[in-house]
Amino acid sequence: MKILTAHQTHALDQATLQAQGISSDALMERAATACTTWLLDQLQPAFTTPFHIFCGPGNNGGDGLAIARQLHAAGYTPQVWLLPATKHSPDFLLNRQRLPPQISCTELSARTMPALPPEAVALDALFGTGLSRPLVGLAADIVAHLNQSGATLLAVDVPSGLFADSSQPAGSPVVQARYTLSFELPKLAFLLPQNAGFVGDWTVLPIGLDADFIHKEAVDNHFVDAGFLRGRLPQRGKFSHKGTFGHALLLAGSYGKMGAAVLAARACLHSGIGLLTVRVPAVGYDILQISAPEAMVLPDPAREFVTELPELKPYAAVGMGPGLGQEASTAEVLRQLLQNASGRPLVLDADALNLLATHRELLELLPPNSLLTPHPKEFERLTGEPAPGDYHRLEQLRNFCTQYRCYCVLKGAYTALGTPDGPVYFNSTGNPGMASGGSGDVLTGVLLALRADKRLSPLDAALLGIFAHGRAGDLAAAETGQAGLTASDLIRYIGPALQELTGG
Ligand SMILES: NC(=O)C1=CN([C@@H]2O[C@H](COP(=O)(O)OP(=O)(O)OC[C@H]3O[C@@H](n4cnc5c(N)ncnc54)[C@H](OP(=O)(O)O)[C@@H]3O)[C@@H](O)[C@H]2O)[C@H](O)CC1
Ligand SMILES: [K+]
Repeated sequence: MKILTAHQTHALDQATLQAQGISSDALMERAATACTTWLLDQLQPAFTTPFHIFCGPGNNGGDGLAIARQLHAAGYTPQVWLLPATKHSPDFLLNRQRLPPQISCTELSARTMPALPPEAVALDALFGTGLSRPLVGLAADIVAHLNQSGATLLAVDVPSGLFADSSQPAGSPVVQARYTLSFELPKLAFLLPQNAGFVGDWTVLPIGLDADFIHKEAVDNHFVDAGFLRGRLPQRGKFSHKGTFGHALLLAGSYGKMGAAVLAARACLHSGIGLLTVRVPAVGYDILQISAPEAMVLPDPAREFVTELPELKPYAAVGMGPGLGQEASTAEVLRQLLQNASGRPLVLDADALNLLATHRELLELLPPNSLLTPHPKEFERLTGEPAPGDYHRLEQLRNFCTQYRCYCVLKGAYTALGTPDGPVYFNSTGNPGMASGGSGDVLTGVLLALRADKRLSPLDAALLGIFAHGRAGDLAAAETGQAGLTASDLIRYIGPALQELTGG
């Protein structure tokens, strides 16, 4: 799915009206119907549920008025609260007129803040994508009142006060919604950790906006759901053999951190690799042979760290990083790898990234299309400067990837993949149970296998791997619970997760 800016969303609105020959109030009616249907289906409210609908002066408020009318028609008794304003949108005024007289409709003032019982459902239709500045005065007071009320808060389109696609001054008032019901496509703001407390559980409701416009519009950000990737992993041909899927080399592990090497190796083996050779320090030889018998092991001459790069000729792709440690001799191995990769796809993680950050001249040697998988702290070390906020970090990601012509997986709740040409892809799978040791090592193994598969483009390999890794976490958590989820559980579900994406 594409992620549009607020500006592009308004253009999409207009394109839809033109293409479908409908009036703007008809489109508003669709949006309201989608919200009302969701409310009744998902919350299954009793007829006695006190619905309080807070409406601003624009079309977001218009949506709220239409929802109030629809709830009334369905047998509920919503109460409407209007934010005083000097100008209103035409469709707000039309829906104000259409409001049945039986619905209580009160203009808010500092003296008429409604009492909201805890069982109340409050709809926030104050401001949506038309927000042009931070909220102050009465609007800010209402937001504070809603946030401390204890009522179930449901934001229409965007939690009021939140800018859909740009940062806002720290501490500016924003509704803290339990649910956000947005239209057609997600907003960028929903995907950034700093906004999690405002957006709550968000859902995108289709309202039939013009598909042609969406298809043609160029965007900076994408949201990757199952529909986006289904069928992109080609089936394995009947006559394919282990050579077809590539022979990967993994450099991983050090004394005390062999588990990382085992997890990455096993994940790689479960992700379709044809052959896998693992370079580990000598101390890891038995460990790897026993815990990953499908892999070949090339022990390093040194006992505790990887100090020598094997001959690269046999390998289709190389992964380096999990559990390696940061010895000077290991940094030298990284330098040789970068210099001798000769077009082989590289997947760099963990200590390989830390070594890049401490030996910054190595960054200049990164071969194009390398795939890096930092968590936010490792990414900060790579860029060499902290990010004051999520939007800033996103721009750093874009700049880093265009500068070094690389792919970079910034791991988090909505893992973001930066690409050499600039667009960023946000992943939709995964859960907080995966925020535990070894989860990143598993991702490295999965990505290594997919980068070794010559049938896949670098972009598809990265997107499929990230998505399948998260999906494996979701499948595993259904069995183990989030707290009980371990990296080893993830590995068991990588196969089924990849199978869901296989087709063609
Ligand atoms: N395609 C869709 O997704 C559809 C969306 N719909 C809904 O429409 C809104 C967007 O409506 P819009 O009228 O453009 O914008 P808002 O309702 O968010 O608000 C605009 C008015 O609010 C004023 N404003 C803006 N910021 C502030 C502020 N900080 N304090 C006070 N007033 C503010 C603004 O005034 P300006 O001075 O900035 O001009 C406007 O008066 C979208 O979110 C959906 O809910 C459609 O219903 C269907 C299709
Ligand atoms: K809103």
